[in-house]
Amino acid sequence: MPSTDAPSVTSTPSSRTTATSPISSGCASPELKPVELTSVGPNVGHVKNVCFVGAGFVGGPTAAVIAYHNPQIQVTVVDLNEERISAWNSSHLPIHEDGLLKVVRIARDGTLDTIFSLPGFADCIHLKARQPNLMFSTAVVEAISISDIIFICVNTPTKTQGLGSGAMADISAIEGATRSIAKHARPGAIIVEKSTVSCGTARMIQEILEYHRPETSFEILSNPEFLAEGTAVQDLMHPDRILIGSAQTTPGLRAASTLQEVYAAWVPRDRIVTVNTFSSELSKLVANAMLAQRISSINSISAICEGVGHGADIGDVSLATGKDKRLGAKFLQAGVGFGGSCFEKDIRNLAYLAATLHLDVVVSDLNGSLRGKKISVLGFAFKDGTNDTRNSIAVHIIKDLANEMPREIAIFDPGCSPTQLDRVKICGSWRGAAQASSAVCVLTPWKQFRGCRAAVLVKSLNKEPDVSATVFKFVGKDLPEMDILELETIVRRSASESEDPLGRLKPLPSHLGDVVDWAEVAETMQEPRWVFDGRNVVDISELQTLGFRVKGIGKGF
Ligand SMILES: NC(=O)C1=CN([C@@H]2O[C@H](COP(=O)(O)OP(=O)(O)OC[C@H]3O[C@@H](n4cnc5c(N)ncnc54)[C@H](O)[C@@H]3O)[C@@H](O)[C@H]2O)C=CC1
Ligand SMILES: O=C(O)[C@H]1O[C@H](OP(=O)(O)OP(=O)(O)OC[C@H]2O[C@@H](n3ccc(=O)[nH]c3=O)[C@H](O)[C@@H]2O)[C@H](O)[C@@H](O)[C@@H]1O
Repeated sequence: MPSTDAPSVTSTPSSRTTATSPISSGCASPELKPVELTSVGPNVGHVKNVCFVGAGFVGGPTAAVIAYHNPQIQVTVVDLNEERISAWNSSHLPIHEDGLLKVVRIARDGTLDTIFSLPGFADCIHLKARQPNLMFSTAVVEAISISDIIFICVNTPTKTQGLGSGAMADISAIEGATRSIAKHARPGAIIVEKSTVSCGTARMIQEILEYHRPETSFEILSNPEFLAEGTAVQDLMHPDRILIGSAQTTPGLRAASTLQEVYAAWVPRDRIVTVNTFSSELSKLVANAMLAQRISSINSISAICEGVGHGADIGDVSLATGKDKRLGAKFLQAGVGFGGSCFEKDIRNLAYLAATLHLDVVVSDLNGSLRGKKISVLGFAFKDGTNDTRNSIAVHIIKDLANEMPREIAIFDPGCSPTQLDRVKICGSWRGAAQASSAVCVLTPWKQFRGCRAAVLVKSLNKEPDVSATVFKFVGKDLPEMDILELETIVRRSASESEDPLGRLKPLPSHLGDVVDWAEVAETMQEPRWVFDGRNVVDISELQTLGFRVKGIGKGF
């Protein structure tokens, strides 16, 4: 079983204790790092009271770890369930997680002033006593009313009746908790949605708050939890990431900074990811869906192993597949299926969200018809750097576009040679493709499609690579290609992602090196000048400035 980082307080036979001494100011985490918060407001550093609504699998352990690492903050966990709360106040916690009791005991009960010596060391080590800073209670209203940050950690099971039954998350417990918060939270309190919810729930919380407290504005943050049961303390102590979603306004960013500071007591700064509220809510569902997808995939492979008879072993297949760093070894353990309280409900929730959004292809942006219009397609190969068009997604999309009977579809790909097809013209340059078209679809992520501004940036970086003393050893020698590769790697670190950081390559034939000049494209295109960027290649704001309407993939704004 994994161990935790909770420090030992009575570690040697020679230890002795006193029961006095003020609260210890330092925290014992080995990962404690100073964090420079790019603060956007004055709130940072003023968190005194925090409360967790919901003392379940998430609320209890998360509150305990936050309290453990932030001895200066009073953390109260409240629940309507008296039995659960009294268990949290006992030595038989309601949740069994490795290392949890120790963390709870340190934060809930405090520690003794301890002095001890280690064999071979002359000096004694003094661990100052810690005052309790973790409380479990049923006094929901009292805890809410004094808190600077309120975490909502209540249950969100799948609905079993009515609209969305069997798919949609039942957020009645969130609504109940929010109503209590709306009535009793102090002005300025930050509300944190930790429960797993569907996209837009933070907005609903906001609306409930506005209804009950129209005169007060509250910031709502999304801060989903990624711990797994069985390794909860380990996961909380060493999270892969802490995700904080906020409104992208000054008060929203300030609230995110405040919460960031709480986690920064033990989580390295580069693991705290801040995004907007919707992205955060959606990321949680997506993470669970992807993990479950891996298990489903490996489970179906295990059926193949059984089918092919002697010799194929799913354990070997998992091991060999997981060695690929792009895939990784985790969540490739085949079995009879996944269980637990989360995967199924969160996948259903995500599927429900997708179904209710009616995600259709966007011919609608050209008034629902392509008749009489010219459509440009930049990219035909299945990926950049190749002329391979086998099963290229562009082929399918162009077929769909052709069914809409446009006047012409003009395709340009720097890797493919020009040919003429029925109503589809393969052009030798981006200029010919874009001329007089109503919309440009970018379907292959060639660097040339990024536009001149990006190309200029790469070139200027190439001119001044930061080649310091490390390259001295290469000077004055006839270098073999392996050394040149090494040199390129060193230089590339300071020269962005250029394929030719040393500038060794002879220029490519002009059509391959020709970078799309979007300003020129804007002049030659027709209204409404749509750019559908299917590869997130272009600089959206640059193109918008040039008068294009731009849609990227997966950008909900
Ligand atoms: N269990 C897990 O491993 C993980 C769960 N999550 C998510 O976290 C959320 C909570 O999950 P669990 O902790 O497992 O649920 P849980 O059912 O163990 O705990 C929820 C607690 O909230 C309490 N509660 C409900 N309404 C309340 C109210 N108005 N005031 C005070 N207390 C109230 C309930 O009495 C219950 O004790 C869910 O959205 C879940 O999807 C996220 C990551 C991991
Ligand atoms: O949102 C949640 O509630 C949590 O859901 C899962 O955590 P959990 O369900 O507690 O436990 P897992 O370790 O993910 O196991 C879930 C199920 O998948 C199965 N599993 C897991 C891994 C694997 O390789 N194979 C496999 O069959 C397990 O046996 C179990 O039945 C996720 O792992 C957490 O990151 C997430 O926070």
